[in-house]
Amino acid sequence: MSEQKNRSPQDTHVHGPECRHDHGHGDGPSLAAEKPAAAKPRFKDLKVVGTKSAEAHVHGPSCNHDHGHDPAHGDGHAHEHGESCDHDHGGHGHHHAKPKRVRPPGYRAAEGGGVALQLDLEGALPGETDDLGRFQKLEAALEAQHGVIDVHLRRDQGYPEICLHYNPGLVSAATLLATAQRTGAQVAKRYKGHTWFVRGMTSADSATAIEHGLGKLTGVLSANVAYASERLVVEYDSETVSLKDIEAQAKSLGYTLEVPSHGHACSHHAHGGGLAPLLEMPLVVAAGVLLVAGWALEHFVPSLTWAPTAAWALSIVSGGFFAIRGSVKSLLQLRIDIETMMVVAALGAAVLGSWFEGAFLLFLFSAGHALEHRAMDRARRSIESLGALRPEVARVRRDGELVEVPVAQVLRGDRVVVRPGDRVPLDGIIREGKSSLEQAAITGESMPVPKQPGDEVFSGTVNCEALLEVEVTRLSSESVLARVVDMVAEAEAQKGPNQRFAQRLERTFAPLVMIGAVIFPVVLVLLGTPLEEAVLRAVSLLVAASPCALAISTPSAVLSAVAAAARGGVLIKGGIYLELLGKVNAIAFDKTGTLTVGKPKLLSTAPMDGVTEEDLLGTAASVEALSAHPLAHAIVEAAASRGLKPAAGSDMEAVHGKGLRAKVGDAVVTVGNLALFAGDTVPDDIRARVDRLEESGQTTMVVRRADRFLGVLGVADTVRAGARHVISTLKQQGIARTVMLSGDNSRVAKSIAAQVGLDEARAPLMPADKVTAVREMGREGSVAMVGDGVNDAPALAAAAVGVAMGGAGSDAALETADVVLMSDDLSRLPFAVSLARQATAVMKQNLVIALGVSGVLIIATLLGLTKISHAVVLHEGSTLLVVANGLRLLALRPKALGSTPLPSMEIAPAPRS
Ligand SMILES: Nc1ncnc2c1ncn2[C@@H]1O[C@H](COP(=O)(O)OP(=O)(O)OP(=O)(O)O)[C@@H](O)[C@H]1O
Ligand SMILES: [Zn+2]
Repeated sequence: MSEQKNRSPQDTHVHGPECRHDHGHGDGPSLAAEKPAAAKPRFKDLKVVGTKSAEAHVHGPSCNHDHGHDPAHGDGHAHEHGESCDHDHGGHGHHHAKPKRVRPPGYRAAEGGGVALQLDLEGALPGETDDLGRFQKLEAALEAQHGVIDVHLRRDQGYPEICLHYNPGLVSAATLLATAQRTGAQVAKRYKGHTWFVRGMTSADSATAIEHGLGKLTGVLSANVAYASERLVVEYDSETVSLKDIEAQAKSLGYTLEVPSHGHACSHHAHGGGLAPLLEMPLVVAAGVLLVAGWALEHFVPSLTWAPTAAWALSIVSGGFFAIRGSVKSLLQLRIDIETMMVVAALGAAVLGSWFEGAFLLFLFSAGHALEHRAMDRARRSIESLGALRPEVARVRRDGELVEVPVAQVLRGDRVVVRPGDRVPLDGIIREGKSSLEQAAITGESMPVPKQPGDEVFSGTVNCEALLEVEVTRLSSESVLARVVDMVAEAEAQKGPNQRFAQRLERTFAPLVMIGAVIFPVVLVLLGTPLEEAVLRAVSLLVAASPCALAISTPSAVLSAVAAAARGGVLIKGGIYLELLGKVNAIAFDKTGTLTVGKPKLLSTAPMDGVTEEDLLGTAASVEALSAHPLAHAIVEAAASRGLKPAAGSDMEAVHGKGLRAKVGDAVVTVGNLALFAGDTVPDDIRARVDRLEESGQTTMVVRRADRFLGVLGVADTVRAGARHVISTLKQQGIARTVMLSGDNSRVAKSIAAQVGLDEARAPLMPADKVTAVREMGREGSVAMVGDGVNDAPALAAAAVGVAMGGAGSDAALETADVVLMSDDLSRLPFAVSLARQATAVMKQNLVIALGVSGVLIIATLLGLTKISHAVVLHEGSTLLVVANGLRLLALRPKALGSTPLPSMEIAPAPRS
């Protein structure tokens, strides 16, 4: 957090370590909110998470921790290593994917004996744990160490660990630790990420060209282009290559890289940069007019034999202007792309005297492209329009006066005044005034939300009623909206299997087609076809096989889907998550704050004989005041509302999933569930009270001061309005399995599960058990885990797709999840699922259309059944069809929007069994 705060407004570095929050990571599944400082292990306390000797098989029990894993799990571990490859659809090893989805390339089954040592990845490699390139460097350094047998990543604890298998006879743990520390520090400083805008991309295969061209640069670990939103995300070794080098390399490829300003990322522009967008359409029109003119001259003024040819030649120049320019550029780099093919085809036709065909080809090609660009611009603008909702200036109170200041110059702590009707310029907290705010820009909901002093407001939302004075808490570049716009724009760069498939095909396609176009006419001529016809058919083959439609098939779908989702209040952080979410058939839910409102209230106090209610509640409140757990809130609030003034506690120690301990005066007070007192003798009176409260559906907390049990407190939460409806909708959508994972007692969990209509409730689970449960479910299908991103970050990470709710109000949710429901509204989940499914379906349809049309055309051309003009029409037609099909997704809206919320249900007693 502190790193985040220190960022200057000019700092546009997007993927560096400073962009990470420290929520939810840390030395084990932790209640991050309770220990913000300890959550991110600093380098010096790099800690050994576990060491065990492993005799027979290194991947057997050696890798198990003592968290109650099944001992008969020997091959289970090997399976887990394998399991992590389930999501690896090849090819994205280097590409900014999370290690959890990728089998580390360095992984190999170690043979023979050895000892396994586990290091917390966050500790060993501070910064981005998601970045496989950095891990590989560390891995290489560790593997080079004498005595090391194997190094790999493990995630079965819910947080990444480096698992080091070594021969203790050859190297000591201390040496390994030292090596890990040294290299980790180097790697952390050296390997960085950066995002640019790319100018000058003319067609979707430019993306492939850039990725390829930059990938060749030494020191570049990965380069990913989001074609549709024109972003380039590069991971690089800062000691080998500089940002300038990368920019220069891109320049030599013919593209300009610009540093995006946060959130204003998509300042308006169009493809090609400069004049291109303005000239594109007029040139197409001119080419068309000249084409017709040539035809008219040929028919009506046959005496002027040179005139039609001249008109068509001009048409070629005009229609092919950008294509010729582009292909010269790529030929200079010895690269062949679609434009090159088209230009070669057209010129080939012309040289052979078929001027009309040549002109017609380039006219159709350029018309198709111009339309495609327009369509993609529309999708792009829908992302821009998100960012455009942020005002440019803020009215800031300075020295008692109101001055208008550009938002980029407003600092944290400044007071800004927001008039009714204005959009909020920066994120902050209301200090004065009460109003309602329409937050559609962030959450997609159009109903205004009432807010009062102390509440958070977001840049881009509209103040509906009264004057507000807001204390700025985030710089303009860090606002929720700015980050969302950035994440949406970069989503396409995190490519899913369909995207990768299209790209790989395209990359192999183009050269093959060129080779075919050379061999094919030669064969034809040898078989006795006249040269001219042979060349024309070769040209037709070029057209038929050039992968235009393939190149645009997935970007159009991903961009549209991600933009539509963002407008509906759902942030999808990558094409890969879109595809994974589309495949999900089981969903696990956290309970508190997800299925319930997350604001539990104290219902019962059950003091022991001789203890007053005040003493019981007050003592518990002294301790709970130190905790950020929702249960703690209930206690503290209840104590305050009864006018109690609890003594201050100190030295708090949270026991995850069980409760907490702290000192109050001289005595240690312990508050938590029975599991927390597992080693002690608990009086029967206490057990009876716990039983009674649990039976009535309450969450119980036992309170003990020193050795004396004071009593039991009972708390209950409210089920979310509409949760039941959401679950039944998900079931209608075909989600086969819905499970609740709860840390609460099983009676409460079962009662709530029954009320909302879940298939199963698993409770009580420790945070690590939630991870195990998600993994188990993952073996049977593709699982999404839905939670708040704070307490359940490890479980979110363990699922194929981690979905967090309430992203607008919680940095943890925004940063840790793969998919974020911006509002605190569970009904966005079915929307996200159906959108993801449709997007995946559209991608598949597009691939079929693109490959189908190409395939048919190629065969027809080889058999001599088609003319160039047919080939061009079908080819451009399929390209436009694919784009239009993708853009269809832009129109998708959440269904339940604006419907009246159902009343909340109180939790009913659990059914007795
Ligand atoms: N601050 C606390 N004070 C008292 N008891 C606590 C506290 N934190 C946790 N507990 C006990 O541990 C149990 C599990 O807590 P945990 O945080 O794992 O689950 P939860 O978030 O409350 O519920 P869920 O997992 O269903 O969302 C609680 O039900 C409670 O009994
Ligand atoms: Zn291992």
